[in-house]
Amino acid sequence: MTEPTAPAALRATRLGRKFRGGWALRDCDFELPAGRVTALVGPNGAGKSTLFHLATGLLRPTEGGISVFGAEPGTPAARDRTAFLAQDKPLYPRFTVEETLRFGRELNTDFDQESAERIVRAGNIRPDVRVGTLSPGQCTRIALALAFGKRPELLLLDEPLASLDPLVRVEVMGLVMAEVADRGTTVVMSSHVLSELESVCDHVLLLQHGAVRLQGDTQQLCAEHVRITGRAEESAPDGLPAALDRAAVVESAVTGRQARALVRTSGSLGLAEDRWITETPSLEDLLLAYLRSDPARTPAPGAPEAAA
Ligand SMILES: Nc1ncnc2c1ncn2[C@@H]1O[C@H](COP(=O)(O)OP(=O)(O)OP(=O)(O)O)[C@@H](O)[C@H]1O
Repeated sequence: MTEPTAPAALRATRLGRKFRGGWALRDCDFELPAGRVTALVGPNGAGKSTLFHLATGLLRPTEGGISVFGAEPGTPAARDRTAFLAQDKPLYPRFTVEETLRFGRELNTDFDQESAERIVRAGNIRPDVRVGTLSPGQCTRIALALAFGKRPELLLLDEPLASLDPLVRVEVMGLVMAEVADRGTTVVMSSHVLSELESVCDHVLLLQHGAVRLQGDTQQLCAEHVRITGRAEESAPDGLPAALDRAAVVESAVTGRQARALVRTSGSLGLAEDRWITETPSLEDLLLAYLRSDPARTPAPGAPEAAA
């Protein structure tokens, strides 16, 4: 029996945003499923923060559109269901921690004061200290407490792990997982720490140069790719076997006498098993391969596997 399709938490159609310097996002089509944890990844300047700002109504699209559970970002229908942890964590420095949480409660009728206080207490932050005296990591904790306290259906986290020490990063990931498990919250989280995303994210949206490079269920995407390693073919400039001539090679490299490649495939590549090792890539390996490769030379997922 096929499962009913969950409604999209975020849906973008031909989404574009232009600044004075040019397009930050252009022609973006994607659907982020509800109840899942999506990793939003891409190099610096790829358009991740711009996307968050469009999803929260802080920016308006120049072209196309984006919706939150079917509603226009920034409208009460979308705003009430969304919490956003921005990269620069805009908090009032003169407020104490206690006053900051009270402010959150006053702005949100269903504010979960207990959860917010628990997150603050776990960081050993005194309620009477001014926010302006806290470290960047401690400010992240306060901003997270406000975001979680809102009990949103959609939690947008722009680089929540930046500035956190390793133990707190693990704790934050645990908080996100608990929120998803307990309340079915949809989470979209951007991060450059690819190794830490694999255990929490089950969906991915990879942006590059303002365009969607890769999107989908993480397990499915990994299963649709193969990492091959073997002795480089001397007769081939790229070191790869002739069997891959018409395959969708995402990236390849020759180091000494060894050749490695990441290939998108839906079936067997027909490689000699005694010469080539084939493995399913990890999410980190997959994402790094796409980030390193040239989008213009890599077939888009969904395109025919081999050039005609
Ligand atoms: N307010 C703005 N005015 C002008 N240009 C902007 C503005 N905001 C973003 N940009 C440009 O849009 C592009 C995308 O920026 P954005 O901050 O969305 O990238 P990002 O993927 O979040 O990067 P990072 O990983 O460094 O945070 C960049 O070229 C940036 O300079």
